[in-house]
Amino acid sequence: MGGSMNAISLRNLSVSYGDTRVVEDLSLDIAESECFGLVGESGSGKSTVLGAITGLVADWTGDISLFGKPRGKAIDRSFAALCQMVFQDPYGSLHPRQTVDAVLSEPLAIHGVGDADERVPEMMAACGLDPPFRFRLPHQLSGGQRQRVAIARALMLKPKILLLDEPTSALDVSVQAEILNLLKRLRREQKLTYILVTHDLAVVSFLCDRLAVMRQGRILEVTGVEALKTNSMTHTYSRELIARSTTRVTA
Ligand SMILES: Nc1ncnc2c1ncn2[C@@H]1O[C@H](COP(=O)(O)OP(=O)(O)OP(=O)(O)O)[C@@H](O)[C@H]1O
Repeated sequence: MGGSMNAISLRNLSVSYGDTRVVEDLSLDIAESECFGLVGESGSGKSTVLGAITGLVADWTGDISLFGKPRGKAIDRSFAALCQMVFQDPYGSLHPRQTVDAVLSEPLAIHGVGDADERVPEMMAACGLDPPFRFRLPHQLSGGQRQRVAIARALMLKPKILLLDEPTSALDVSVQAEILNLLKRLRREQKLTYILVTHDLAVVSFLCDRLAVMRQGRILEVTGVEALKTNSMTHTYSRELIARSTTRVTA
């Protein structure tokens, strides 16, 4: 790998809420253009890792570097332009009185990027939203369309990294596949690096190159996605996690 730069590098990351440490001495390198899955049972600290990277969770120690640049405690604008997050519930993350146009224009206005008239339709098209949706409100959209809007919003500043926290878990099964295909295509077209947090191992199998199994705030093992597909992970705990997964992992 000599010379190639990691998109995301975490070194000895520990994160606490008050007196409770929930992520413990975690180190991880994620290559540019890689899709990396974080799996583990509820409460193992997956979302907290994403929160520390994006600055939603403030109390962390260690080192968080993006493309070789260590991030300070405060999130600055250049960081926001580089790394964005997509959440599970697009309804909760969209303002009920903001049209799609307003939602997508906002990041441009905040960052002083002036070409909204061009960029909004362009990103809507890239995310599979037809032009008439531009002036609709969130409640006038389906769940899948809302998640497309949330993904388009995250991409407005042309970030290089997308952190995806259960991006399809709130959606109907029939819509999940559409959004997964969209994420796969966008990753290729926009050369994005993903960290994907999910309970759904079939999603990891579909999208990810590698994954880490987390347990009680630590990484138990990191493997290629083949080990997930062939159920040949090293630790018994990981194999049991796969066995308990409600959805079937298909190759
Ligand atoms: N804002 C918070 N304040 C206090 N404790 C929190 C907060 N958010 C999460 N925790 C605790 O931190 C631990 C890790 O939570 P986290 O959400 O990161 O786990 P997770 O693996 O993402 O779980 P899930 O799959 O259920 O989302 C849990 O014990 C949780 O209760």
